[in-house]
Amino acid sequence: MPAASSSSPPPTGTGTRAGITKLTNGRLAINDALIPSDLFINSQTGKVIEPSANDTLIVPDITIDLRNRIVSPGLIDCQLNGAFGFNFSSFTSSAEYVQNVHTLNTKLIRTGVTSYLPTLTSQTPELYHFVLPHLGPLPLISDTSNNTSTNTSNVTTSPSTFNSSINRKIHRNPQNGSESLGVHVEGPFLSPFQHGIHDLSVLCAANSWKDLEQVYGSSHLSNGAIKMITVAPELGSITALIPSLVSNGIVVSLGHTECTFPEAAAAVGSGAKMITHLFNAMRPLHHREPGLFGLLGAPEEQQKKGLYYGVIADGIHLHPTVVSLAYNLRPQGFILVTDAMHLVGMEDGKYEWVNGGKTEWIEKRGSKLCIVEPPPSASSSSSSPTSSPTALASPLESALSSGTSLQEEGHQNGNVNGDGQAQSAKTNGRNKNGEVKDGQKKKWGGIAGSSATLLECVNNLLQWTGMSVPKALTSVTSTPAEMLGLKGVKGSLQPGADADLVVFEEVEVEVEDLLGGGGRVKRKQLVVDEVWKFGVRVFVRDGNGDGTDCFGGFGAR
Ligand SMILES: CC(=O)N[C@@H]1[C@@H](O)[C@H](O)[C@@H](COP(=O)(O)O)O[C@@H]1O
Repeated sequence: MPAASSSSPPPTGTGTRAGITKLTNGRLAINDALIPSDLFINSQTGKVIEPSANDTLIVPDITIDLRNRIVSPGLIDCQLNGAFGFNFSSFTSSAEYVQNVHTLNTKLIRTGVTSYLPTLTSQTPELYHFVLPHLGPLPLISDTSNNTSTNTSNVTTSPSTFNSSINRKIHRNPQNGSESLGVHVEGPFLSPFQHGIHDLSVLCAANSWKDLEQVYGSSHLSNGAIKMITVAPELGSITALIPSLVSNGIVVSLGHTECTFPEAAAAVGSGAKMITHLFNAMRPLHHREPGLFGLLGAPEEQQKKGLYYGVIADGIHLHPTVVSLAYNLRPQGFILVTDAMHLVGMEDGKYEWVNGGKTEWIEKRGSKLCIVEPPPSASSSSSSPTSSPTALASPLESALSSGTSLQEEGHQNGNVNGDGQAQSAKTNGRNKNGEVKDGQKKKWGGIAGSSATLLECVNNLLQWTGMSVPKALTSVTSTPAEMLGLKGVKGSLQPGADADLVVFEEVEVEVEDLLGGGGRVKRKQLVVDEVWKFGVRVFVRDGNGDGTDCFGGFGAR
C-alpha cells in the first residue's frame, strides 16, 4: 500500500507509519449538515477510523490541511451504462472488455464517483453471459495464479463452470479506480409500451426462476454479480419471483412499466424497493389511476423498509420543477442517477451502440442524446448472437392470457381511460405529448440516456432548488448506500466506513431563478478538488496540489 513519499511534508506525528492520514480544517458532509471536524483515515484498511482507540490518541503519519473545503463520502451512481466512449454492452473479447472497464473506472473516479452499478440495457442472453462475469464487484480472481481476471479463458465456459472455477476476492486496490458494487440489469423484463430506446426484440416476460436463469445465467443471480434488476411488475410472474431475487441480495426496481397502482403496490409488498428513473419510461401520473407514482403517496409508516427512486437531473430528461417536485415527494428516498451512456465526455456526433440484437446509433448534440437512424454509410446490422434471441418469445408469449404477442396487444391493464379505468394500451396508449404511442415501432429521436456526470446532476439540483450542499450530497451518497444495503460501509464518513472521499471546493454562481419566477439568484456549485479511494488519494485537480502526494496517479498534483 502506498505511503507518504519523501516529497511529502514531514508527518506531524511520530513513530512507525501506520498508514493514517488526518484531514484537518475540513467541513464534513454528514446528513444535512457541514460539520467542521477532523477526519482520520487508514490507507492500510481503507477505512475511516475513530480518532482515538483505548483512550490513546491516534498519531497520524501525515496531516493535510483542507483549508475549509468540503469532505463528502464518494459519490455512488446506481445507473451508469458507460462513459468516455465505452458502453458496458459492447463486448468484443474478454481481454479488451476488461481493459475497457478498467480504463472507464480510472477515468470515472476523477469525476468523484468512487463506486457505481454498471448498468446494462436490455440485451440478449449471450451478451449477459459474456459480460456479467466482468462487471460484478470485481476483480474476481481465480484460484490459480496464472488465471487472473484479465485471463479471457473463463468467459467461454458456461456460467456455472466459470463460477466454480473462481475464488471471489474483492481487491480493495485504489489503483483500480471507481468500484463496481454489482450490476444493474435494466431489462429485458420490461413493458414493450414503455421500452424507451430498448430493443423490442429482446424484451420478454418471466414466468419462472428458470426464465431468469436462461436470460442472465444462473450463477449471476446468486454470486453477487447482479445487484439490481429493473422490471415491469405487470409482466408474467415477475412479482411472484421478487422474494427470490431479494433473498439473493438483488434490489428490485420498478421501471419501463405500464403498471397500475395495485400492481406496483403488490410488487412492493413482494420486496421491490426502488423506482427506475422516476417519470421517464413509465405511464404518466393519472389522478384516478396513479400507477407507479401512487407508491410515493403511501404514508411513511407504510413504507417501513423505505422506498427509493432514481431521478435523472441532467436538464434534458425532466423539467427542473419536476426534479424539485420529485425531491419533495420523499427526500429520504430521492437518489440522483445519471443513466449515462458511453457518449459522456465525447464530442458531438453519431456513435454506435449495441441495443439487444442490433447495432444502433445514438447522436449527441450538446448534452442531449437521441436514438437516430444509422448514417447512410452504416448498415444497421445484427450482432450475430450465437443463438436466436427469438428463443425468448416463449416466456413472453406465455405471459399473455390470450396467447397474443405482447408486441401486438400490449399489457391488458396497462393504460387508463378518462375515468381512470385500466384499458388496453392499444386503444389508449398516448405518450406524454398527447400523441398516440406505438409500442411496436422504434421512435427515432427518442431520448437515449444522458451524457451528464453525477456531479453535474448534483450541481443542477443545487442550481435549480437552492437546497443546501449536504442535503444534495445525501442523494448521491448515504441514500443510495442505504438503498443498496451498504449503510455505514459506503456513502458515509462514520468510523468503519470505506474511506472513499471527495474533497470539494464550493463556488458561488449567479444563475437564473428557474423555480422562483425569474430574476437572478446566487447558488452553490461544487468542483472536485480531490478524490480518495480506500484511504488513498488518487486524484488532485490540476494546479490544486498542496505539496503532498497524489498516491494513485490518476490526476495532476
Ligand atoms: C438508457 C435508457 O433506457 N434510458 C431511458 C430511455 O430509454 C428513455 O427513452 C428516456 C426518456 O423517457 P421518456 O420519453 O418516457 O421521458 O429515458 C431514459 O433516457
